[in-house]
Amino acid sequence: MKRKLNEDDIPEPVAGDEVVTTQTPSKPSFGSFGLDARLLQAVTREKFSAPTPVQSKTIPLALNGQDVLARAKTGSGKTLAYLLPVLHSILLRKESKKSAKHTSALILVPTKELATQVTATLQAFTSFCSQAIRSENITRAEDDAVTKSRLAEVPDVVVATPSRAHLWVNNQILKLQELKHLVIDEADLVLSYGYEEDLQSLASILPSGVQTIMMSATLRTETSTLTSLFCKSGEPTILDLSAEEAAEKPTLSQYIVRTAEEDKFLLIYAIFKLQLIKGKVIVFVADVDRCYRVKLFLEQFGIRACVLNAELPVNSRLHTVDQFNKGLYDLIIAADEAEVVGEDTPRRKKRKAIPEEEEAGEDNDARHVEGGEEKDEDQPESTPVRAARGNNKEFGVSRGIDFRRVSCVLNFDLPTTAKSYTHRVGRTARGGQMGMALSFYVPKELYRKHKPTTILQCANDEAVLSKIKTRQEERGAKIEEWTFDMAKLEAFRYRFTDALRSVTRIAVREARTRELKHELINSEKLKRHFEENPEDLRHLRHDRESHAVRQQAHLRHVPDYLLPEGGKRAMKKDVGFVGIRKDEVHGKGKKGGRMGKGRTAMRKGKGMDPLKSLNMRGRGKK
Ligand SMILES: Nc1ncnc2c1ncn2[C@@H]1O[C@H](COP(=O)(O)OP(=O)(O)OP(=O)(O)O)[C@@H](O)[C@H]1O
Repeated sequence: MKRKLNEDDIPEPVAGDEVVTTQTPSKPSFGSFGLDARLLQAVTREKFSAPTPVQSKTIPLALNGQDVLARAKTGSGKTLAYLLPVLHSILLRKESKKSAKHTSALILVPTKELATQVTATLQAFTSFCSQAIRSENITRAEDDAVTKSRLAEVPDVVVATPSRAHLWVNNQILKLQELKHLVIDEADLVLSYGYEEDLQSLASILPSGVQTIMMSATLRTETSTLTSLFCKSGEPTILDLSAEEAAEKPTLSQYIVRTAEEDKFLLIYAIFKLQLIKGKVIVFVADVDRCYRVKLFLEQFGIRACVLNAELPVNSRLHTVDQFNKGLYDLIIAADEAEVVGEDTPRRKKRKAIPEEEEAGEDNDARHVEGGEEKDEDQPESTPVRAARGNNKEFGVSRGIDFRRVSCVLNFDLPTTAKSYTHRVGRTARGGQMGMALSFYVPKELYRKHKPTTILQCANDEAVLSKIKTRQEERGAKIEEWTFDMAKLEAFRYRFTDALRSVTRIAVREARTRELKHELINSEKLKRHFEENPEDLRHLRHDRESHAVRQQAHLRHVPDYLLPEGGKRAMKKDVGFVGIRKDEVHGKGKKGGRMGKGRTAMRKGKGMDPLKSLNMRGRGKK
């Protein structure tokens, strides 16, 4: 076995391991792997002309039966890197012997969203061999009797979270005696979600000789735990794609803005109302309340958004992501606190409050909360831990979800770890497309200066940011300051203050309750009705206005007298144009054509300038 270790945090090779060089002389093609023709047909239909680096490295090793542990950047095509060899091996076995039906591959993922996505990819790539390979997702929100009957059919591939897999193995409905492949996607998160007990139980019943493939963009110290649990036949081949990735032309531009707490709202208002960023945007916020605060604030300016958070029913969440990917919405406000907090697990309950210095910015799995459960009258209004409690632990939007053609990830609230940042910004610039990440951070001296908008999470923004910068530099990426002349926005301040004042705590609570109620009804409807009438799904929207605050018609309109001389055009130029230059990023220069053709360019899967392409459908038109 060969291996190359580039990063100091990956375990040292043990004697007997060979080293795989991750530098390839020539680029392989999908055809060169010797994959089953039916799989190649699906690859051709998807118009994937060449394998990505992680696919080029993983597929041959996995076809060779080796255990593989791969770390490659977000959006680099890891799903296919493990699916294609696993599917090929199943097809090969089926051809050679007509044995009894059995489940031969188990794919473990941390969230229901990811399970749905992986299953969809599986189905797309087995569409030319659907008679030969059956797959089932057992994380669906359905009656146990339905899952049981689906498992009774003995699918070849089962997609599950560890807890669901464990449950059905325990019930002796899911039988893994003949398992040949185990895949753990987002492997580090699967561990940090507190699934260890499930994983240990699963590991103990796996037959010998199971091939294990583990993937993540941020595998670090978890590798040894996972390896000792699942790679019983010896050390896996560890693939680290960092060298190739650093040498690639960057597709993600990263910017930060230093801002006061309340000015985040002024900035986001300007960004959307003046269309400083165009295209589809995901705004990440600290917690569920914050989702509704930002939504209600933007709504007053006629800017509509969907929300995604752990308390919404899974059917609605999946539907929102699906519609967003189909281009029905341009703006999602997401809270991904479950990514790092999740439910209280036994392991977490044992955790003590962590000293600030120790926790800030580290890739720990618990979110920093000043003083833990401290109760203080002057306390900022919500803490992520409280907000997440009782939420669905199998939720996550920043991990693995293939949001399509996202122009920009806007970290309205900076995440609390460098790892979380990596995954959040990884929702853009996927599959070779261009993207931008813009992050607001609150410096110490501006923290807790505006009570209505303050949140605990920002206490350590600077420390976290410094960690984020280090991690990004390690990957050869750079984060630049976004030079934004706040003075130019002063004319807007009174309107934004007015709007912000209307978003009271009661309004937020009301909007949250109302949305939850609405989405629960939606979810039930979705479950019962839409299975039979899939067409009707198109009419169900998730970006309704919540009407939890008094609507002020005048706020929706930006009068010209508020704009600097030259109107919006000047605003974009003078105030805060994010400098993604076509010639640099797209390598096209003027010959590349007008970016106004963004939709077409994107449909063709080409790079795009988030600031210049796409119209602002559904977003704050005057
Ligand atoms: N060879 C390829 N050529 C072009 N596009 C590809 C190729 N392989 C995968 N893709 C596309 O790239 C996108 C990202 O793929 P995928 O979701 O597998 O990434 P990932 O590495 O698992 O990301 P994450 O770390 O965020 O989970 C998908 O839309 C997928 O269809």
